[in-house]
Amino acid sequence: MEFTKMHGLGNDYVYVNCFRETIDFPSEFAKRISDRHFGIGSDGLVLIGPSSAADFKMEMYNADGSAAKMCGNGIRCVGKYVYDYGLTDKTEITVETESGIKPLCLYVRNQKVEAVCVDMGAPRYNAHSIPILSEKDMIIQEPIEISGKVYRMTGISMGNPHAVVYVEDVWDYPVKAIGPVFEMHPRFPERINVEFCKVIDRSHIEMRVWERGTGETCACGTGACAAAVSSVLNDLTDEEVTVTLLGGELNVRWDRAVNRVYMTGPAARVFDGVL
Ligand SMILES: N[C@H](CCC[C@H](N)C(=O)O)C(=O)O
Repeated sequence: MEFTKMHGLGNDYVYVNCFRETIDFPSEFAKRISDRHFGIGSDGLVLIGPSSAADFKMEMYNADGSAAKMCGNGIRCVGKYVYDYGLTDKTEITVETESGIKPLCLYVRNQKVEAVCVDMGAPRYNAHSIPILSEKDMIIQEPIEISGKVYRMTGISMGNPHAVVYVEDVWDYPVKAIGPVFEMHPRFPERINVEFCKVIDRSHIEMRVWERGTGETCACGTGACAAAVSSVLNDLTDEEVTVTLLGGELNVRWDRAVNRVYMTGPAARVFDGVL
């Protein structure tokens, strides 16, 4: 079976062209190939296949085999794959996902896609995160008790669930200790992706992420979008921000006039392989 290893800012997945391959048990397969010692090594698995409603279809599975409804870094790499490997010559395509059809704009240089802008659609936020204005020196957010300490979070869905938490120092934060407790908290029956963010100014956020089903990753596209939407809702940033993650930078713009979030960033191919 042929596969391609790709990443978006270090958020790496194994990509399989399901126009040519068949994966009978994708959840088990995702767990096996994601193992960084006994498998290929990745944050999960992305299947690219035909769609009756869009140009292509994307399915995504976390490293623990759980299915995710959307993957921002992954869908940019899908755009790169289908163009670079000749499945399309269009630079405006649509990709069907479990959280709806996403339009992509492919930025090409020397016949290869270097970056992609994804229309991620409308953000959704739970009742606890009704749009609220920050009061002076105070952000009103939903309290949640984690390991005996009360945190405040803003819950945002980008087709997959995210909890956005603001911290003093992102790079020094105990993400691997706090992340899994958030992920498994009874408040989140489907588990949660959690972003630990620091707002630098009204157009710049720093962020690390603990991903549901995978753990800390170098980047999370849907997480960056959730952090941007949360920061606008909490009146901490303007509608367009640069999000700095471990693996690099994404541009996120929430166009509230049309209520759509646009994410732009790179997509990279590492190697082709055969299992
Ligand atoms: N890394 C992905 C998100 C995966 C989300 C997955 N962990 C889940 O929702 O279960 C991204 O770039 O958006």
